[in-house]
Order: sequence, then structure tokens, then C-alpha cells
Amino acid sequence: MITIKNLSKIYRTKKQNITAVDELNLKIESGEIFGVIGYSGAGKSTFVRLLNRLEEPTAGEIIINGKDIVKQRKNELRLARQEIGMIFQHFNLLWSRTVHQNIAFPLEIAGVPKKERKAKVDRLIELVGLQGRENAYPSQLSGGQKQRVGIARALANDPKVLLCDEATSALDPETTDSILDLLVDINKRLGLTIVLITHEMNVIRKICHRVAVMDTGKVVEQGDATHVFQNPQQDITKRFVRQLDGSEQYASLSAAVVKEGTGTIVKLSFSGENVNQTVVSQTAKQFDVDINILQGNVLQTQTGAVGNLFLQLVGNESEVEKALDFIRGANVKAEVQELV
Ligand SMILES: Nc1ncnc2c1ncn2[C@@H]1O[C@H](COP(=O)(O)OP(=O)(O)OP(=O)(O)O)[C@@H](O)[C@H]1O
Repeated sequence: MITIKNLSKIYRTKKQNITAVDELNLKIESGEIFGVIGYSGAGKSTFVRLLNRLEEPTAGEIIINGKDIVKQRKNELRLARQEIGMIFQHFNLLWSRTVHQNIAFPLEIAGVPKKERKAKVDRLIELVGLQGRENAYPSQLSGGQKQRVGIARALANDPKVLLCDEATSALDPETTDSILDLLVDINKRLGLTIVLITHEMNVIRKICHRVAVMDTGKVVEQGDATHVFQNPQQDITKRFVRQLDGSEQYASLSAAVVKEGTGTIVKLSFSGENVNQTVVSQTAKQFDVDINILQGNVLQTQTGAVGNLFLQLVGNESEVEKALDFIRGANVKAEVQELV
């Protein structure tokens, strides 16, 4: 649905040229939630703003539904933009307008008659769960409610794509979850393609089907979200994954185990269909080994479950080996860890 070819953006300032997006190539499929993650300065905001030409590219193509929007002139571009909604970190609402008036604004610009406008806004208010708040002003709303207004406004012209620029970064974790749930709901109900940028792996984990990792203007890794979590290739991706799987705490954890002395430390990796956590209790029952669960978490993603469990197996060598064979036979990856 969206094909990006050799897309570049160079900011030319008096002092220097900054390459914010560097010959980027990407394909985003219709109906998917596609996440772009990267640290500050990676070029994510520039990239997402290029997708609706809020920024002008220096080079490259952005083909949306068969049309290269880079080549489009004013009128054509205005129509193309109606197919692309956008939400922002700081909501960008009109403070002197009510919730209803904010959502109606893009419909006014598109010349939709008043009666039709009202019916449409009412439907959108229901879709985003803001019934009863129609006449409130943005200053009277919580952060989550403001973002709901932003989402409703972005959906007013029935776009095919929703761009989300750090849409939950200003929200607390609970509100973040409710907005992410809303995005998933909209994606399913309306078949809307969502492109979101974030610096939080948890956001990717919770709602994205596929992910691209950006670093210094380039996509350095991309793929199915669960697959990238399980098999991160680049150092930067590994760092993001560590935000999730707790392996950052592993060093201190293994040091504590060394103090205790004995045992084999094993990392079990669960992903997708093979999530069979009962394998641990079955192992304990069948083999003469003591099992300590040292640490772990298995998280739900849009395409399955993903996570790790660190175990300490204490017993004689052959029993431990048999236990490991049993675990691996249950289709769970089990890696013996070197203590650090
Ligand atoms: N208007 C601009 N003029 C000059 N340089 C810019 C401009 N906008 C962004 N940049 C530079 O381009 C690079 C990429 O910035 P961008 O905001 O796209 O990154 P980001 O990954 O979104 O980071 P952040 O989350 O901090 O915004 C940075 O070095 C930034 O300083």
C-alpha cells in the first residue's frame, strides 16, 4: 500500500547539512499496524512528516495506493492528504473550539454540509468513546481524552492511513494502554493502516504487526514484530528488546546465583504458538532436579506471545541434561547461560 523508495531528507542550515532521512526503503501493507522505533534524532519524526509531505523530501518516492505523492501538485496533494490522517504527541487541538468543533474542523475545510457534518462528528465521538464531552474545551480534558479528540479529528475525512507521531509519549502508562487499545480497535473495525513512530518498545510490542528500527536516518532492521523480538540482529535492536525482556537485569541476577554456588542457568525463550509454560512444572515432576525460577516474563504481542524465563536447574549432570532435552522436545528454546 505504501512503498517508499530511496527517500532522503537533508536539512540545509547555514552551518551544516543534516541528513535526517537517508535513502530509506520500506513497504507498508494495507491494514497493518507498522511501527518505526528509534532513539532521539534517528529521523523518525522527519520520516513520518514526509509521508504526508508536511516536509518536502530531498529525493525519493512515496507511493501511496499507486500514486507517487512526491510528484503531486497542490490540488492533487490536498486530496491525497485527506486519505492520510495524523495524530501528534501534544495533540495539536484548537483551544478555542469545543470537542465537537475540533472534530468538525476538517469536515468544514472539506466543505461537508452542516447536517452531514454533525452526524459524522456524533459517530466519531462515539467511536472514540467521548460521549458526553462534546461541548467541553480541550483545557477541560485529560491527556487521554485530548488524544481521543485528536484521533476522531484525524479520522473525520475517512483516511486510509493514520500516522501517529509519538502519540502516547505524553501520556501515563494506563492512559497509553487505553489509547493503544483504541488504535487496535480502529485498525480492526475500519481496516485502517496505521504507521506509528515511537521510542518505546512496549508500544511496538503491544500493537504493531511489523516493525522497522531506525538509526541515523536509515532502517537498520525490519520484520514481523514477534520475530524481531526473538531474533534481534543489530546492537540497537538488541538494546530496545532488552527494555522488554528483563535480560538487562540478568548480569546482577547471575552474580547472585554465583554466590549461591550451584546449578545450571538456562534461558527459555517462548514465542508465538510454542508458548507452553507448563513445561516447567512437567520438568520438575519428571526429573530429579530442583528448579528455581530466577526471573522472567512472557508478554502478549499482536502476533503471538514472546518472552524469556531464566531457570536455575540443580541436580546431577545427566538429570539436568535429560531435563533440558525434555524442555527442547516441547519445542521451547533452552540455552544454557554462561555466568558473568
Ligand atoms: N527543521 C529542521 N532543521 C534542521 N535540522 C532538523 C530539523 N528537523 C530535524 N532536524 C534534525 O534531523 C535529525 C532527525 O530529527 P528527527 O526529529 O526526525 O528525529 P527523531 O528520531 O524524530 O527524534 P526526536 O524523537 O528527538 O524528535 C536530527 O539531527 C535533527 O536535529
